[in-house]
Amino acid sequence: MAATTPRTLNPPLRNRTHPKSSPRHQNPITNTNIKPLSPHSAKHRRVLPLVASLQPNNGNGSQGQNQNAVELRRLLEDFPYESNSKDLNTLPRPLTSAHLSNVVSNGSRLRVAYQDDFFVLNGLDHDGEISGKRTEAHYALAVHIRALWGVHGAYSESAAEKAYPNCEAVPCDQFETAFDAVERWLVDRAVLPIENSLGGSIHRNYDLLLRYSLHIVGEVKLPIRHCLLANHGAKIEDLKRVLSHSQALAQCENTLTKLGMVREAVDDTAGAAKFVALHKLKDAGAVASSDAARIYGLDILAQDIQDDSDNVTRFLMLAREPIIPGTDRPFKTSIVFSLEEGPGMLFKALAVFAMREINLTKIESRPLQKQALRALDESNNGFPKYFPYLFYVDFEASMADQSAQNALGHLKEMATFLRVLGSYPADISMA
Ligand SMILES: O=C(O)C(=O)C[C@]1(C(=O)O)C=C[C@@H](O)C=C1
Repeated sequence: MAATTPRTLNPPLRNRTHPKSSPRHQNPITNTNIKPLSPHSAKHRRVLPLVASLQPNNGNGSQGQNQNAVELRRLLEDFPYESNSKDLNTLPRPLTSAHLSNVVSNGSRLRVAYQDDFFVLNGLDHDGEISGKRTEAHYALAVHIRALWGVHGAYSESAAEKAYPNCEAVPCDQFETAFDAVERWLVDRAVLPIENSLGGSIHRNYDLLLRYSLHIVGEVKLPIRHCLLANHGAKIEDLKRVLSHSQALAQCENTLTKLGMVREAVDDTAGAAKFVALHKLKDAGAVASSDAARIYGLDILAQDIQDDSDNVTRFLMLAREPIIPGTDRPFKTSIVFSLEEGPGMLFKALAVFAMREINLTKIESRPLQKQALRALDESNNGFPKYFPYLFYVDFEASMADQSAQNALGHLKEMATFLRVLGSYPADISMA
């Protein structure tokens, strides 16, 4: 069986170091720092509504708002994530934690973050081949490649656009960056994968749901149809290895095993396609979408290579504020709780739903992370300091339903910790 080479999703160069500063503590930035945007650039088109609202004389008159506006304008100069320009000063790159200063998004289009990591490679030699051990220099090179080309065409981007048509989709280098971006008002929403019908749960996002105080305001299900991509002229038999997101590789396990290809896990499918194209690799392919093939000029050698044709990823829509739960359409509610140790505790906890005929659609147990524990301690909410497992449950009811409220009231009597992550309209498009 071909081997999978796991790679880290967390490059050490991008540690989360952003103190919670307020705009008034930031050095003022003058208008002379602001370079005009070319009216023809893609960036200009994408950010026009935002920039228009940032003009110093737009009538709002408030110094604080102007300062925020200038700060946001500076950010856009530093952070041309939507540019298609080849100009080195306006190269597209994803949002990283370093961009997350405390600025307010006051653009008219909804800004939606999704994870679209620059790929972290084990190593790059001078020909751009992946090899050897990862070093700081390799990271720097990977960052540079990312900065040069930017990455679009990830499934998460399609999900963000499905969830919020006409939104301004903002790529973020890690899941956590997307959570941070919403929390710090840099974007309005995040759309992140939570589970896949073949690969199972995206555990990292379960953990982040607890660590951050964002609310689930919706879900969107996206059919995932993987293709095997390669450069022009390369045939399937030429390919020795294949690059992709670990979830995507797992979803194509049978096909890739049959083909005997070595799997190389990178941080997103589109990044894999871009890497193969950029380095004109002849012996390596990428598992990615047909959109990625079009964007990066790769050939599609095989279509629908996932192990099951019904391959669906469920994404969560996250916001700073919860939505008001309704009863006018099918709603789902997501909760997380912990229990005392003891026989039958989980059985009793889940019985609160069964006895009210409330259907559970998902249950996930996660060992408690130290960071989550810290978050709970910081909020000083009196929850017990040690408990081994957290249970994440989705059920088919709205928090506006009396039965759901009764069930949660009942659960609270036996839970050592309980939080409602969100009550939101169910995506029944693929039911
Ligand atoms: O790499 C991408 O294109 C992603 O959007 C990530 C991701 C995931 O995290 O599961 C999203 C959907 C697919 O299941 C495969 C990969």
